[in-house]
Amino acid sequence: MQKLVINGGKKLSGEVTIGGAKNSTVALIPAAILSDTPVVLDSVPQIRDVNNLRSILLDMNVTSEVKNDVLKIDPTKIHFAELPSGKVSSLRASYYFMGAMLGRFGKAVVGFPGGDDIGPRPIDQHIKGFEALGAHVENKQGQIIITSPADGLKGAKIFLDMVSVGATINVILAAVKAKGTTVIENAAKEPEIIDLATFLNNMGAIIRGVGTETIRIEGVDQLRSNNSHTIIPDRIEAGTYLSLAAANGGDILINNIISEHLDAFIAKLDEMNVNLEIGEDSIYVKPSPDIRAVNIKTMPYPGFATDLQQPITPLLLQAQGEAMIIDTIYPKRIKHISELQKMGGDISSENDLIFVHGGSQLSGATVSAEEIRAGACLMIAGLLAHGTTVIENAENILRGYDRVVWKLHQLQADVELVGEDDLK
Ligand SMILES: CC(=O)N[C@H]1[C@@H](OP(=O)(O)OP(=O)(O)OC[C@H]2O[C@@H](n3ccc(=O)[nH]c3=O)[C@H](O)[C@@H]2O)O[C@H](CO)[C@@H](O)[C@@H]1O
Ligand SMILES: C=C(OP(=O)(O)O)C(=O)O
Repeated sequence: MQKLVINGGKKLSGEVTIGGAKNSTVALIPAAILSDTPVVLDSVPQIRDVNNLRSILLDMNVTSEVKNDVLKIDPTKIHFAELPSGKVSSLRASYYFMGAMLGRFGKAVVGFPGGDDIGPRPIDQHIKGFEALGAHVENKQGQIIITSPADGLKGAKIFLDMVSVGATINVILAAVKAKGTTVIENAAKEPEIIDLATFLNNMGAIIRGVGTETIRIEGVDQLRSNNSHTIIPDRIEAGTYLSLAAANGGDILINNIISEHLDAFIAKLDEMNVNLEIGEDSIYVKPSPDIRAVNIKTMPYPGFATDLQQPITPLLLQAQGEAMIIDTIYPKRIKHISELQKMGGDISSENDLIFVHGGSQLSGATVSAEEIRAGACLMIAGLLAHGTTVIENAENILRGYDRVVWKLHQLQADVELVGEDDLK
């Protein structure tokens, strides 16, 4: 187990640069197998999810090499492989191999995906989408076996029952080489979906309407990559550092931000009285002595992101007044609460509502990062707390936070990663 040891309570200052978006990258890597030529991605974050996806690619004889933040993927010698549980269960996004393999081979055998334990995460809408395109889907003891008809997948109209990032992306991946037109209604609008469509369109795909609730895809026979694709900045990593900077009260400049992707989050920071100077692609967080509590309701994009409700919590613990949080996407995303209580945080939950009472002084404790954003929340809390905080299961933070220890050192934080990496 890896542990993040934090000696907190220090004023931080300096600059931090945000990496490429985890949730784009983990879709772009599976999407690369749809290409008939090698693919180059840049601004790739150094995170565990990328390592795990590269290892899954190797099972299909798809080689990849990484240098700094450039990842080259060569799918030209790809062969079909079943992807049973194991590696696949190490992350959520392995489910994108369902759509991508279906597009490439007309067949996919993929174990049930893993990812963060944030309450039930069904994939019925993904399956409904594959079936609408004509595929046969079978669940054999946790293995999802998906087969195209002999004459291939055919475009169809799919109305998603709920707005789902994963289902929208998986249907795009399966439909991009299907025959005819696919229309996804009630599609998710996240910037990472636009990033994926940009990548595929640059390789010859015809995907229109991304960023709106109706996406149209005209199937094509071939995808070929001609240029490298630069991944958009991670808006969740940016929100995490914004929350840290505002709560810590130092002088912190955060670079490589598309602030429009954070509109709902920044609106809440404004409401809280956080002092921000928003530049073209950076945000400077100035000391903000008078933070007020606000209520938060998470919603699909462009609403307040569920992935930021835990990272903003330590800031709410510093505010004056009481805040209420409703996570409409993942109401059971509360694994941070018991741990914050160990640190003296006045926070509780009842009937899927989270209550945060501001003004408590946090103190260091041994806590556990049960999932990525709970871990990010505890990391910020540890940096604010007096004394030493030990965050166990820090691997969950490393799943999605690019070179986090190095970045915190850039801000003069006293943090250290200890222990063996034994989580796959
Ligand atoms: C790798 C990735 O991009 N992960 C993100 C993605 O996860 P993920 O794509 O798994 O999340 P979805 O957008 O699909 O989930 C939204 C809601 O729909 C429900 N649902 C989803 C699919 C389905 O077939 N059936 C169903 O009921 C989910 O349980 C959830 O309540 O979006 C989430 C919501 O913004 C983020 O927290 C995750 O960081
Ligand atoms: C829930 C998340 O990730 P995943 O979907 O990969 O589990 C997240 O990034 O907050």
